[in-house]
Order: sequence, then structure tokens, then C-alpha cells
Amino acid sequence: MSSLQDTIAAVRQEVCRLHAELTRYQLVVWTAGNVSGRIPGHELMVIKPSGVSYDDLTPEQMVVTDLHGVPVDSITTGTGQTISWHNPALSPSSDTAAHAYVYRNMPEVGGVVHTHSTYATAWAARGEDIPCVLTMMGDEFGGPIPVGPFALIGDDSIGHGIVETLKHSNSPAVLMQNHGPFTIGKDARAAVKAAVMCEEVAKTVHVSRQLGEPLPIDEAKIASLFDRYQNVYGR
Ligand SMILES: O=C(CO)[C@@H](O)[C@H](O)COP(=O)(O)O
Repeated sequence: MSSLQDTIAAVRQEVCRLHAELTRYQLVVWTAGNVSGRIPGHELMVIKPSGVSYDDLTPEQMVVTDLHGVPVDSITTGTGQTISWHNPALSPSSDTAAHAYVYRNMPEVGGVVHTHSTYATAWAARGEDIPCVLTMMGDEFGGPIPVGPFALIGDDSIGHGIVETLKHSNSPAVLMQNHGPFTIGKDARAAVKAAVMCEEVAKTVHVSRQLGEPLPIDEAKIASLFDRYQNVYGR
């Protein structure tokens, strides 16, 4: 087996496994959320099939597509060698074009996640950024979690909204207006972590607002928190 086939098998395994984290942290209901991962070094990504229950997902069902979201089952290398793999007879997620747009336009991104987690989606429905009023937010998001534009599902308009919003932000999460959170990371696991943290802070800031006005954290302290967490924490 070529190293590309090994890499595809490993990313399929990881992307499949990470969907169990979406249910473990109660970020999704039914089939309403998806994880994808880039195949490093190739114009390829792996994403879950559309409409399959999380409990039934297997690594072999993860769909390999190009970075326009079109399923592909082989590539021809620069040396003329054809490398092929098996794709399932399943459509890729309805959010594939959005994920693919992010990979095309943010080369540093290796994983994308979408959920409809309750509190983050409630903020998205109101079209309001989540203000940075928690040290956990300074750590993970480096500022507020921004709202992206309303966009219809199916083409790359969601992807365009994600990229245009996140390129002006430290945040790995964007709340697409009236829709829900999309998160990015250096790999699929990091994007899942951002989705978990996004829901947690959306809930806490909402609860805090019920009690009064949360206290802001000044910009310099947010920058310091972000720098420590991104460059020192866990090393
Ligand atoms: O956002 C949406 C629809 O609002 C999607 O996330 C789907 O609900 C999940 O679809 P598949 O990944 O199963 O196509």
C-alpha cells in the first residue's frame, strides 16, 4: 500500500472516531453536524457521508473528495503513477462545499467541524458575537467569537463567510448567522476541541448575562492569555 493510501486510511479512522466526540459532548442531534480532515500534502479531504447516524459511521464510509468537494477515488502523481482507493456509494455531507472552501483558502487549516450545539447556535440566531469575558475565551479564542454572514446551505457561500470572518480574528470558531458554529484547527481533533470549547463558553456567557452584565477583560490581558495558551500551555 502506498503512503497516500495509508494516510487516507488514518485520516478516515480519525475523522470517523471524532464524530463520537460530537455526541459525547452533546453538540449534535440526529445527523446535524460534521467533521472533516485534510489529507496533508494533497488536494484532498475526508468528510462524513450525508445523513448517516453517528452510531452507524465506519471509517470506510468517510468520503474522500477533492478541495471542491467532488468525490474522487484516485489521483495520478507527477511521475504518472495512479494511486486509487475505494469510496463508499454515499454522498458527502451537505456542508462539504463549505469545508472544501476553507481548505482551499486557509492552507494552515487541517480540520473543520460544524455543529448545531444549543448555546452557540442560540447566539448565532441572535447574530451577536460572544464577548471575551472569560479567561477560557482568551486562551482558546483570543477575543470574541465572531458572527459570520447568513448564507444558504449547499454551495460554497458558507465557506466564503467562514473565511472572510476568521481571517480578521484569532478565533477558531465562527457563528454563522441563523445557522450555527463552524470551527477550524490545525487538524480535525483541534477543530473538534474548538467546537467543544465554543459551546462551553456560549453557555457560560449566556448564564452570566442572566445574572447581570459580564465584566470585560482588557485587550492586553486577552493577548497575554492567548499567547500563553497557544505557545506554553501543555508543552
Ligand atoms: O447544517 C446542516 C443543515 O442545516 C447540516 O449540518 C446537516 O444537518 C448535516 O448534514 P449532513 O452532514 O448529514 O449532510
